[in-house]
Amino acid sequence: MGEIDPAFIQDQEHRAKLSPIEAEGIPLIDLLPLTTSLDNTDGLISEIRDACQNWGFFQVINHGVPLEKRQRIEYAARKFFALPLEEKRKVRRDEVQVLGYYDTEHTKNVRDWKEVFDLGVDDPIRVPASTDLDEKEVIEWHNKWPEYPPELREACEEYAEEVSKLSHKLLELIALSLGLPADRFHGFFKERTTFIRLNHYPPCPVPHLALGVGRHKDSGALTVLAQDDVGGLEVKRKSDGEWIGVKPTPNAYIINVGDIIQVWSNDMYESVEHRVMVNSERERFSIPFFFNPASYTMVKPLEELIDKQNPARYMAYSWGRFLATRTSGNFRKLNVENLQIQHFRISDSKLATA
Ligand SMILES: O=C(O)CCC(=O)C(=O)O
Ligand SMILES: [Fe+2]
Repeated sequence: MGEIDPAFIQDQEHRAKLSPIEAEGIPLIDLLPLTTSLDNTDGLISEIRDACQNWGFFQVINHGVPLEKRQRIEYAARKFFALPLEEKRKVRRDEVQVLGYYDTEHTKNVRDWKEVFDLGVDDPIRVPASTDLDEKEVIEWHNKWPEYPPELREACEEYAEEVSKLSHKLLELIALSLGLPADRFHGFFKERTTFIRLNHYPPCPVPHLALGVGRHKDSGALTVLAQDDVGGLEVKRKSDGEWIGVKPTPNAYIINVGDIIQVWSNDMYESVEHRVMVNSERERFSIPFFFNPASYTMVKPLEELIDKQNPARYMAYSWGRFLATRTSGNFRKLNVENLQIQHFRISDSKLATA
């Protein structure tokens, strides 16, 4: 590649350090107690609580997702991304049907060094037709499956089923860790807007200038990420704001709390910024599973977690409208910040006078 498109260049302050900080990584949590007996989970629940409070991120092992299902989707993803661009573009997303292939995502208005394929776990995904609050019309986002590799669809569907089970278990542990009944969140996920993203980060000639994904927080409830052995994911450490690399652990999943859990927990658990470094030698693949509630969910702090001393810090917002706005915002390269939960935050001064 000759000239680099300036759209990829990060501002100085947001560029990656090519020799990142070596530090104690995010917590590694063994889910084995879940498979033996549910009575024996107190230690596990407190590990989850500590990880959510101190990092917003953790890794899990003994998670129950069969390795062969993970390998199958990873292998199919590699085959898909190895296709010529014109083949991949046959399942390209557009402004109305937003699932499928694209290679022009921007995070905070800087282009990401990656290509992706998005698919809904429930097909179709239903979202409000517009961001207008009075609008009742709903549109459907349908999956777009490529002709090749033919096994991609089944590999994704089987994988989705397994990771859904894991996500439910994690959500139960998170509920328990907040002092709530294990099934407290179930009702929000009767219909889902959950989607899987296949990520491919090609080698990049300017890893000191560009990022695979710019700094961001995940806007859904929970993310369950499979990364390969290349590494590159960095998490902003809460204690000092340093970017810490997440070392690949074979067959582990990286879990992070998204904005919705931040709001439900009324800031007890925060959604933490992360980004992806690229490198000039090796391509990298990753598969985030974005576990999201029904589009009609009104997201607001849970009643049980607020009281006079600890009032709600957010106004309720419609998840479907939030998702639709974020998704369409990606097409218009607006010179404004994307929609954030920050926009629904009740200011400290208002809280003080309430
Ligand atoms: O590829 C990764 O490791 C993480 C990707 C990510 O943060 C995202 O797609 O939201
Ligand atoms: Fe992310």
